[in-house]
Amino acid sequence: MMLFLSHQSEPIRVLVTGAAGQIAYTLLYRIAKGDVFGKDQPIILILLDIPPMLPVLDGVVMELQDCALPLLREIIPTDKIEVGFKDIDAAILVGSMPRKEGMEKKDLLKANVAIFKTQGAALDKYAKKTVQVVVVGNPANTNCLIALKFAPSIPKENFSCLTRLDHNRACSQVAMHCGVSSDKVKNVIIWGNHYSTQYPDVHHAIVNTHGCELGAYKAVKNDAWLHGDFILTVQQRGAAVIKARKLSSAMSAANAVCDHIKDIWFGTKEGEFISMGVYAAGNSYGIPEDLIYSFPVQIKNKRWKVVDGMSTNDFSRAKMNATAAELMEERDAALDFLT
Ligand SMILES: NC(=O)c1ccc[n+]([C@@H]2O[C@H](COP(=O)([O-])OP(=O)(O)OC[C@H]3O[C@@H](n4cnc5c(N)ncnc54)[C@H](O)[C@@H]3O)[C@@H](O)[C@H]2O)c1
Ligand SMILES: O=C(O)CC[C@H](O)C(=O)O
Repeated sequence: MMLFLSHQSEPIRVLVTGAAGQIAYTLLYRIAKGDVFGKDQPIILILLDIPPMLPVLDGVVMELQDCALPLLREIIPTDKIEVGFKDIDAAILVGSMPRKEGMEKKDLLKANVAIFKTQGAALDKYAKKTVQVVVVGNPANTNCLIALKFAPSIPKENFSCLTRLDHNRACSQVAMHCGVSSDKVKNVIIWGNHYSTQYPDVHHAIVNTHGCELGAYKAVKNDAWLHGDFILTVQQRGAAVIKARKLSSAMSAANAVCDHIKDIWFGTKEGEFISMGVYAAGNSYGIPEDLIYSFPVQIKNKRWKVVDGMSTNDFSRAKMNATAAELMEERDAALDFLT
């Protein structure tokens, strides 16, 4: 349905899957309001969900209309893949089952991986070849790898998965520990999986305290915490939120999706890097190549580059390898499920 006419630049087509779900509820508003693709970029929002959720999607459409957002040119609710993926510029793949308390990771993999095979094939067939694909649905790294494998005509560099939530969690934990605001912490790294073997690493992070830039270890002054509870807290934060809310994180996840895509669209700040799950081929850290692995990346002109040359000690190497091993296991299990 058409909303407004204007003389700004051409609208871009943005697909959000799982559009009737809880992450999308926050995310769609942020996108439509201009927080992600810019305040001058008109948007056509395509909302894909499964047939039983169409009545809920109607409600989401009504609410988006009622926000009266000038950048939002058209809203297309659909349960049809060929409509959802047609000529899209960005695909934000959220739609999948979230883990509930007591549910094993393997159950989630089995439930969700087939969705990403279908959607990879749909990207290949219907999307623009320049489409940027961001996978949020869990297990995000492996789902992203599967989507990439089933979309051979789209460059592998156009695929990424969300580890920005973990990155933001790490920044925030360090900031709270140092008594500074979270924007004073930069260059933390999440290595590997979005799941609990991920390695939040602050060996190269910088904290700005009272106008003075210090390495995180110097600023925190508590190596035992940085090697222990800090890592555990970030690794297990998703599970802690599920335990407390009885629902998977949504507000913080949507916020992280916005940060992630905004950095793809507009680039990372000079001298800073962020974490995202990307195809590991050609990495300089000895991580097996056929994985979507979270690295420190810098982005320019919508192209990410893994930041090379970060020194890694034995402590870090062991954790980087452990999370790679988990990802290889997940990949092999996913491929088994699909055959
Ligand atoms: N990577 C991250 O940092 C991160 C953080 C939080 C949550 N997540 C994951 O995001 C996913 C969504 O979470 P949520 O809380 O929004 O879940 P939700 O259950 O509230 O919403 C999921 C939506 O996806 C829809 N869906 C299911 N199959 C679909 C398909 N084939 N096509 C389109 N839509 C489909 C469902 O009908 C539902 O509306 C989960 O897998 C969750 O674990 C990832
Ligand atoms: O299922 C989980 O444990 C993680 C849920 C979500 O991805 C998060 O990080 O909040």
